Amino acid sequence: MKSEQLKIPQATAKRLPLYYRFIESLHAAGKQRVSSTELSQAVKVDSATIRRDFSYFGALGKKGYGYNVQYLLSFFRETLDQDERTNVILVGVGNLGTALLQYNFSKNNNTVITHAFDVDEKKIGTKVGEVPVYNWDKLEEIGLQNVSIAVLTVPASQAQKSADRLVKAGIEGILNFTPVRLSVPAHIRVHHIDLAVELQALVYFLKHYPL
Ligand SMILES: NC(=O)c1ccc[n+]([C@@H]2O[C@H](COP(=O)([O-])OP(=O)(O)OC[C@H]3O[C@@H](n4cnc5c(N)ncnc54)[C@H](O)[C@@H]3O)[C@@H](O)[C@H]2O)c1
Repeated sequence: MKSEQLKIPQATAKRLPLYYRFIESLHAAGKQRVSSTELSQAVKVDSATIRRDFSYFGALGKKGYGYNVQYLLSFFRETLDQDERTNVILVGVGNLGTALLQYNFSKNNNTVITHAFDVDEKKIGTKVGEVPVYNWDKLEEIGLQNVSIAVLTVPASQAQKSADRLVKAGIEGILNFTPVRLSVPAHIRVHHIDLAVELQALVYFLKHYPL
């Protein structure tokens, strides 16, 4: 994502893929313009936030007209590097890893899982969907050309040492599905997806902030 270069707030950067997905569907449906209210209802972000987010990229919308869908689409595609393919690896082809490999990410964007790794002899050498499973012990031998992101779906007990090895191999970003809070050098970005925490948060919000 080029948002670092644009110096936009991280919260805005995180919403960009959400906007992009919706704008892409509008474009596919032949829609030519969209208002911030329509956008707001679709992506469930209030329209003032949308206008502020968009203002970081310059005046993209016109009062009473809304936003030009084609313009937004090319703008987001470029900002999110959608014209460039991003190669990703996945480590740990168990229940969760298999489900992620079977989900076709590239249908919606240009992110492709090219390699999967595991230690289980029964899985090494097989394919899940289109993705070949390699021997994790051979990571360095196989090498990671043009790969900067890893999805981590190993058991918790293996998480930290797997992350250490990924960092040594040159990975810059880890999408961590394990419950472990990873320690990594400052230049490595970790995004943590903890379903238990998300569920707990939802329970809390339902109780304390009823809609
Ligand atoms: N299954 C879920 O719904 C779920 C949901 C949220 C989070 N998680 C977390 O995701 C992780 C994986 O969960 P799961 O249910 O898929 O587990 P799993 O036991 O089914 O799969 C783990 C896989 O990792 C492999 N593995 C073990 N050590 C490895 C290593 N050092 N290097 C590479 N591969 C290795 C195993 O052979 C296995 O294939 C866990 O940390 C779990 O807490 C799972």
